[in-house]
Amino acid sequence: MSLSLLMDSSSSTLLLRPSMEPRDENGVLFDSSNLQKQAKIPAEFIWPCGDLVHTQEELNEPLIDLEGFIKGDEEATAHAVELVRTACSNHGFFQVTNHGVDANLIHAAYQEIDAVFKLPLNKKRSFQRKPGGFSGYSVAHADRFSSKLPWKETFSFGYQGTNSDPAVVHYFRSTLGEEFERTGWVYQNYCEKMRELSLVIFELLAISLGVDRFHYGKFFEDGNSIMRCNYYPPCNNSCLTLGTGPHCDPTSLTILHQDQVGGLEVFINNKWQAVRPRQDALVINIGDTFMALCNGRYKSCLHRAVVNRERERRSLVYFVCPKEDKVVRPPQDLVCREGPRQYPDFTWSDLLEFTQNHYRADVATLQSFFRWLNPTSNF
Ligand SMILES: C=C1C[C@]23C[C@H]1CC[C@H]2[C@]1(C)CCC[C@@](C)(C(=O)O)[C@H]1[C@@H]3C(=O)O
Ligand SMILES: O=C(O)CCC(=O)C(=O)O
Ligand SMILES: [Fe+2]
Repeated sequence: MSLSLLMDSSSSTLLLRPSMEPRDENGVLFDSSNLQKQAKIPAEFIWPCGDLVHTQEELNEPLIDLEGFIKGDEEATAHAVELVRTACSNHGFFQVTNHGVDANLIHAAYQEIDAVFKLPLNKKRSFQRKPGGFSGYSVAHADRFSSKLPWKETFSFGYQGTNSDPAVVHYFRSTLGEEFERTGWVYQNYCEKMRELSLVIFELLAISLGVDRFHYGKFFEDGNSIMRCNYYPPCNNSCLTLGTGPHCDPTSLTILHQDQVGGLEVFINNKWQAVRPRQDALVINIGDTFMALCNGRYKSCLHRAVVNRERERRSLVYFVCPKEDKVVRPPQDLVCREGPRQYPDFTWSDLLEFTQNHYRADVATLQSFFRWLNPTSNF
């Protein structure tokens, strides 16, 4: 196997060799449609046994109806706040319904991105992720890692929030071609809805933490978030590989929609538990950066995505991130009440740089990041 890649499997250190490209044993660039046809998957996709433990259990995360809170109903707000507080103190995962994102928009987002993943490999390679960047197409992250490759294709791009300039539309037009203008508009609208929803969730989080209800909304208002579309092909050896390996999101807040196939699992109480797919719900989880912003009160929890033999799976993931150079630190009143500080100050730009160039996000991203940032500090 002459995969020309890139990750030292003994540690999580990336060995980036940007000029090299992912190839199979015939020297052909990785093409997931070919991989699907093979009886045996290449060794680079095989994960250690410990990561492959199968589960039948379902997570009993709360399903929070946002309608009453959005309308300003006091009783509904108190109920939603309580559910958020309990879920986030324990594991950081919950689902929301009546979230204000139109089901037709979610449907359109899947349809439009299917067309992107179905493009010929050569075309997809023309908008492949550039070394060190996060936007663009990636197949198995094979340009970044040499082992434990994820069984997925991804397409990611940034979203900077409300300005009159539809930057997502420009991104699609300029990277994929004019014929993808409509796809660009669907994702422009999708991201705008995600941004609006993130403000609702930040308000709930703030109330539940007893800080000014607009504190986090203000912190993230000029943020640069990341939209990622995941396509997980069926896999003949699905019990040997993973679609997305075990990790905590290094980002702040994740808003995820998974299709009806299912595959998202969370590690809670020492076991993997499946998050049941619900067409009408969005999965919300706390990321490492928000955990730092609330001084560790709320948890960023280990999760993964499994694949299966029969069915392709898709998920749409919106990662809320602050503006790059903003200092990530918890509000003073929270620290005064519940101190001491659990984490040092940092910027999202440093953590993003760490995860894109030096470290493959996993369960220990934050601790490893602090050591990298300041080797002498004992945080
Ligand atoms: C900042 C990010 C890095 C990853 C994309 C976003 C948020 C989640 C991270 C990721 C999904 C965690 C698992 C490993 C990873 C490499 C992946 O499988 O995609 C991570 C993303 C990445 O570095 O591209
Ligand atoms: O596809 C999924 O369900 C999970 C993906 C995920 O955890 C991620 O992209 O960070
Ligand atoms: Fe994740």
